[in-house]
Amino acid sequence: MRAQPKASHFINGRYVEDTAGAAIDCVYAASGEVIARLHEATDAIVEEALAAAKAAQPAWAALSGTERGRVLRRAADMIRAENRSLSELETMDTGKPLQETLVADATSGADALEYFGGLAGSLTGEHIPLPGGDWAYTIREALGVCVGIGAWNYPTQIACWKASPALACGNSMVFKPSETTPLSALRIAEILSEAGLPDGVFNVVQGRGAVGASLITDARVAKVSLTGSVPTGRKVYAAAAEGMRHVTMELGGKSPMVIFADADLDKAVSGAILGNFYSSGQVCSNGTRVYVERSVREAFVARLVERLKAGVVMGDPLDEAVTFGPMVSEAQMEIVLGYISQGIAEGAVVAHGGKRADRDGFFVEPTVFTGVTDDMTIAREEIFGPVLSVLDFDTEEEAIARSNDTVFGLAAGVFTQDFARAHRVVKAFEAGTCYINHYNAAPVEMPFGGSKLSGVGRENSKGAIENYSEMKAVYVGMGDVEAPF
Ligand SMILES: NC(=O)c1ccc[n+]([C@@H]2O[C@H](COP(=O)([O-])OP(=O)(O)OC[C@H]3O[C@@H](n4cnc5c(N)ncnc54)[C@H](O)[C@@H]3O)[C@@H](O)[C@H]2O)c1
Ligand SMILES: CCCCC=O
Repeated sequence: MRAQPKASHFINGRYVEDTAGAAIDCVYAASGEVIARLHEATDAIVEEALAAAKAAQPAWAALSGTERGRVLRRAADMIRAENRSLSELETMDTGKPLQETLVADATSGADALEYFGGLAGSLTGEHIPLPGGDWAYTIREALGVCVGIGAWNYPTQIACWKASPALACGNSMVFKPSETTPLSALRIAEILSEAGLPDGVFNVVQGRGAVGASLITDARVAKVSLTGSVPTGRKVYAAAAEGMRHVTMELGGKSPMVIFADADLDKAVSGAILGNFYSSGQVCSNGTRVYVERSVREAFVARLVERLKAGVVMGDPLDEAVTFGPMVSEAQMEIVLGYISQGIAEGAVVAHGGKRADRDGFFVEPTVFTGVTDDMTIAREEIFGPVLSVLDFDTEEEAIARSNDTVFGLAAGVFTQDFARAHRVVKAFEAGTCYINHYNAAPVEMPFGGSKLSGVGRENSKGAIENYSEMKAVYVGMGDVEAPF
């Protein structure tokens, strides 16, 4: 199987190569086979990308929002028309089942381009009347050159969630995908170009952390948007602060899901499956600490295990019948297996799964732990794999306090048929993205992002516009200028 792109980078409307950069091998996670070899950006490539983005931005910002939006919406249509081949590429890049990528990756990217393309024409400032006939107005302005840095779990979606609001506001972007999944952002850049995006407005460079770091501190860069882990977020935020750059930080989590005894148990089990085993558990907002009211805990676990036994089909993720794929890489598989061993060593009980699957590729069985306590490592640290921990609780107050007892604050969910309780509980959650009787839906119309260590700023929704533009305020004096002397 080969998925070799035309070249490693896409700059100024064309593919660019520099084989002097260290090699990046792209591995098909279901087999371990190398399917493409790319090269890290050298200093010359980074310079070319930043120079292109800087040169292209003023003319792009000078177009009307409607003109910019038209390009984004055209790209959205092209992505939808090409959904199958983009989904296959995403599956090869990440190992996620085609059954998932067909509905959750390129389509989510297209939604973002369509949504922000639609908003672009309505981005305006405001008129502010003031005493004595004076007035003020505001002008919404682009920030300039934005840097986007992506994680490996949703490479197409992340590229589009960052590019769409940035470009709608008149910024340009240099995007660095994760070195683990370098392929799909290149095709997104190519599609944007074919849709009429001026050369240099969206550029893709490959590389590991050092390439990302070299982009952030360049004087031409006005904003950095990272999707990644908390440790990386700390470094990127600190580096951006040195130049007082704007940031969006979409980071990790250890989110709670609270299931009350009055919940529709089948819905709650579905929520727990979506929030733990979709994308083989490699989703930032996963609700991996599942607090179940003691009286329904056994019934919940029994139904969950039954559904896993009946529904998990492991195999080649390019086969549409497969529902559960491998970890993205051997390294991620080892991290997840390490956490499973630690859970067992600390006294948690494996109710399902608990080991590497007996097949080629980086597959870990979907794993359910019971007997988990809040102090165990598997209940405190982000695992980023298919490992669900069941914890008991007795009262609403206790469930809320234990849910919030974490440094993270990305997401949280509650399952109950008592809506007064549902709204009370989500109000008390210390998390940026909350769910009632659902989990992990991320429609573009809704803000997405985290509190506490899980992030800064929000992606998607009208709110993202605030994160990719700034207001210039203009005071207009209409009368005399009174001065003290
Ligand atoms: N909140 C969200 O929306 C969201 C979405 C997806 C993933 N994530 C998080 O991402 C993590 C998994 O992804 P990952 O393993 O790719 O994360 P990571 O932090 O290892 O890497 C993220 C990106 O940062 C780059 N990077 C690393 N060091 C850097 C540095 N010093 N300067 C600049 N860039 C640097 C990497 O090359 C990569 O492109 C998880 O913690 C997950 O929760 C968050
Ligand atoms: C539910 C959308 C998830 C994106 C982060 O991993």
